[in-house]
Amino acid sequence: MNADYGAPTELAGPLQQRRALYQPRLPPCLQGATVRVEYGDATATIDPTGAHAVAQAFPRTYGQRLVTFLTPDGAAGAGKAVDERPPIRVGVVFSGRQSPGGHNVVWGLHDALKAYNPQSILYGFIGGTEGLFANKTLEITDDVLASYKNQGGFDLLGRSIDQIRSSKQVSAAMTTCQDLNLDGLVIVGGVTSNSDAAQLAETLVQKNCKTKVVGVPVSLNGDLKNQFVETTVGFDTVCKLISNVCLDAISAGKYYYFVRLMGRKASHVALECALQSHPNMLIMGEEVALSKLTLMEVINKICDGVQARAELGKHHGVLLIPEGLIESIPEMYALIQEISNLHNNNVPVTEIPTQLSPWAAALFQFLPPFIRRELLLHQESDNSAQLSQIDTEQLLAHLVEAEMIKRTKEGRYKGKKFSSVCHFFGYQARGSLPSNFDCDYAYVLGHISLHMIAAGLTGYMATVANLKDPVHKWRCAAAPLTAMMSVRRHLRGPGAIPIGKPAIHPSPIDLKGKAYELLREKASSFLLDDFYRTPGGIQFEGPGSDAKPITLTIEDQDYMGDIEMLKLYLDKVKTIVKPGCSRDTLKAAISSMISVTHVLTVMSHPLNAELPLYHFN
Ligand SMILES: O=P(O)(O)OC[C@H]1O[C@](O)(CO)[C@@H](O)[C@@H]1O
Repeated sequence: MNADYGAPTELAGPLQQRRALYQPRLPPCLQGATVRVEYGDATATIDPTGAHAVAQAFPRTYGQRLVTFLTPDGAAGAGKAVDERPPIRVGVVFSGRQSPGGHNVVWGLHDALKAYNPQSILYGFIGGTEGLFANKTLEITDDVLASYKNQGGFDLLGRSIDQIRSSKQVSAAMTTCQDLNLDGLVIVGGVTSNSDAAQLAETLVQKNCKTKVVGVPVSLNGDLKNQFVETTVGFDTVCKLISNVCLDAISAGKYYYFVRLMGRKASHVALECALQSHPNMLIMGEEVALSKLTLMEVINKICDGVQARAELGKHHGVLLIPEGLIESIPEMYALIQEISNLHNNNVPVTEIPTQLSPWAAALFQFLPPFIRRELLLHQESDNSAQLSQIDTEQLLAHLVEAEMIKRTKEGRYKGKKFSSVCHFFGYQARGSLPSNFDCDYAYVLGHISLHMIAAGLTGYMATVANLKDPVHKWRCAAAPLTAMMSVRRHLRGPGAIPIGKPAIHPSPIDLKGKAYELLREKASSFLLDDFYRTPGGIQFEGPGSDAKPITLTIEDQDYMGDIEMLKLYLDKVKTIVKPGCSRDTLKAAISSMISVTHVLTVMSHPLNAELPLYHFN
């Protein structure tokens, strides 16, 4: 056992110490020691054409019913007496990548477990899945938890490879569950970890192992999203960390900041950051893939933006990209696939460039040496490229600069020399202290996990609905992991044929969804007007402390960014229109300043009550 795990962080700074005192909120149904378990409809899968394949792969855990947790019946709402509740033995493992809030899952699980029966035991697996395979545990107690409450990182237990997949791994996990006589195993992670959790649950049922397997959606990427899961723990936190560069850019007016954000298969982090901070450009992987934009088309798009801004005398800007962008560009994807196949065939790294097809070799040679080196790195556990290690923002900045020089020489660009600074806001965001929202959400999910195990559920994920509402309105539930699965398809041939193993796949940005629609509406204003918005870093107290991801709240609520803009521009509104002016006049005045098409939403917002003189007629 590594002596450092679970050791008190004596050097904690004042903010860390204060955060450790924050008590996460619980919805009413979780405030007692027990819950009422209500069973709903049997489930199929979110992918109807893949249902048969999922049912075949998961014969014992497919089709289970949805479950909701409610306040127990009875006057006191107390549920079963403590002597009717046998102690429960649970293990918890950090399987996925670290994400702000993960520690609170353990804390919530521990508190619920001890409230259920103080004799219950919680083991944390040290070093993630490898600790699970090797049965390396740390008993989680109040003392152990003390300095990890509401703290970032996964350092309470650490993590290793996010994989419980090979038969050797599955059998090692089962042996540990049996040796520790576990009633439940809680697996904390994103799409990959929860797919593995489903497989482990199925295997344990088939082998008559009593341990129930429960998944908890923790991933900063925000791509574990479906009709049961509204968002993942950590996403809110990481999206609050980029806005300062916008103000820096506009202050000196000389740099373009190229910012790469986490998000391998989907651009949720980049989209949320854009809606939070209003950078000038956002290039999303989903858009590029849909339009099949080539690398040079992406570069030209950025250069056109730079040029349009230069015509307004602006030589600064902020551009956001997700780390997965590079894989969304068709020719880059094909190149990465070729490299991946060569890796899978154990071709030595030094020989890969010589074994590429002629067109791939040509593209590879065209790329700057640092990108070539990064593309050749060994793959992730899911066989994808190590996107966090590929400096796509530097590749874009490099090619944009070359194109701007070319345009200057050809007389097509007359602005100042293009100058860029690149950032990857990945790991630093990932290690942040979690926001209040992530602290609460994770703590609640930890509680739900215990009640799932107590109810004997296996192959389920802990879920919370109504997250956009205050905590007392959150609805606690559990959904079968198989219900979230789909099967990858061949796009060739007559009709799509399901292939491959069913899994929970990352959900891309919905290009027909409200969040994306909002971004499209604002794109030209963002590009040219520099309406940078500063949500600030994470705030634990005061006005920003309960702010939630815009992409989470947008489905049913007004877009607060516009309200804030309207507030900012109120003085200007007063110079343009007179009190009591008509609705159309006010609308035109606001439109002229904030260039939004959904001004009516702004005007019908309760903020109008704060502007009595400007109520429209
Ligand atoms: O810590 P590692 O192994 O570099 O992992 C990086 C990856 O993990 C994530 O942060 C979370 O899945 C990805 O966005 C990123 O590509």
